[in-house]
Amino acid sequence: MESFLASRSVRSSFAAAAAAGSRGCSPRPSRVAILAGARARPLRAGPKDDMLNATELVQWENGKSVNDIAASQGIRIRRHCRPTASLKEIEEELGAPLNILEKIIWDKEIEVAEGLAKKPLKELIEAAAKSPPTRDFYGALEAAYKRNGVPALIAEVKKASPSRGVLRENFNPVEIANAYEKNGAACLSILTDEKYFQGSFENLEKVRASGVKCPLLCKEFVIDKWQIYNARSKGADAILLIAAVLTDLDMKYFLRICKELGMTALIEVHDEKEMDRVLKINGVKLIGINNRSLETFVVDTSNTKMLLEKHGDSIREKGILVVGESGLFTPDDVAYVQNAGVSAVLVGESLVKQEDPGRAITGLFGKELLH
Ligand SMILES: O=P(O)(O)OC[C@@H](O)[C@@H](O)c1c[nH]c2ccccc12
Repeated sequence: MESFLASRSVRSSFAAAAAAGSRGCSPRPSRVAILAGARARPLRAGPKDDMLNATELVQWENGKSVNDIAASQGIRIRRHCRPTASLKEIEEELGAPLNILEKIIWDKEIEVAEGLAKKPLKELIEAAAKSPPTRDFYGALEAAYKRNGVPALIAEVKKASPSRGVLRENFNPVEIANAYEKNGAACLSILTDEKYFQGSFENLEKVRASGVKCPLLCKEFVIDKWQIYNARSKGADAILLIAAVLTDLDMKYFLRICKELGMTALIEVHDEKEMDRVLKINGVKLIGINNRSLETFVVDTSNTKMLLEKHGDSIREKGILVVGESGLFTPDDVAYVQNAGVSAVLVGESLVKQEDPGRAITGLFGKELLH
């Protein structure tokens, strides 16, 4: 990994992120916020000026807080950037979280800071370098679509969700993953968020170690590069990046890290504004259209159709593969999103809720999928 750290592209991506004021929260963003007169103000005295880091200095110079930068791109989810403050203190500043996604992200900021304190980035970079090479997530989807003539399946190992509660009481991630693979899933998605989805990185590791050959997507709420290295070190081949949460610069930066690690990024969009932003970013190969709003939980499969009617041409021109996500239960649902233009589907609930999640695949597609 030394060569990775030393490589010019990585060093320059770190520099680029700092220079452009990336939203990766600095340790003391509240200091910047007060300087910029922004929404988030400090709870306690900040460091001396000469201790400000590069990101903070640029933000100070630009007069913008991390939330101002995000809002200027149409992002509604705010960061509190204060991992050591109590929820009460955070809410005194920002009010209650506006929706469930914002709540998840506020918790994630604290979780990532705690993770970083336990396992420094350098350690994870080294661990990621030592893990077995990645499997080709994009290639597996492309090949399965060609082979079967129906959208390739990313089958999700999902115990629970904030909108649906517990989906499966007797939850054995390795058994489910094996059943999915045996029944023709092209790739697997492993939820790792513990608090809201009852997932874990342990599940990801266990599935990877179980002999499953499918490429694995780490289904996380990524807000920091630390999480990407963590995912890779635990065997992930792909990672989810959610456009509703990440600024353009964050997405570009994280895409670059994925490329260096040989990982595929699945970039998730839900509305037109997000689709517009993502289509302007170079190097995007895989876009997921989520039929479920992570802010309201409303599921509407016509969302996929509407977005592809408007943007299908430019997506095809760029050779981007589209994944239809969430709320798919029947062969008609799959045919509907296929006709809209997706080449893959991401399915959790309708498979995991059934007694035999492997056999449920045949029910979902109306036919057997071949490997
Ligand atoms: O269980 P469903 O409705 O088949 O959905 C699966 C998947 O699309 C959903 O879990 C999902 C899509 N995007 C996400 C982002 C975070 C957490 C979960 C998700």
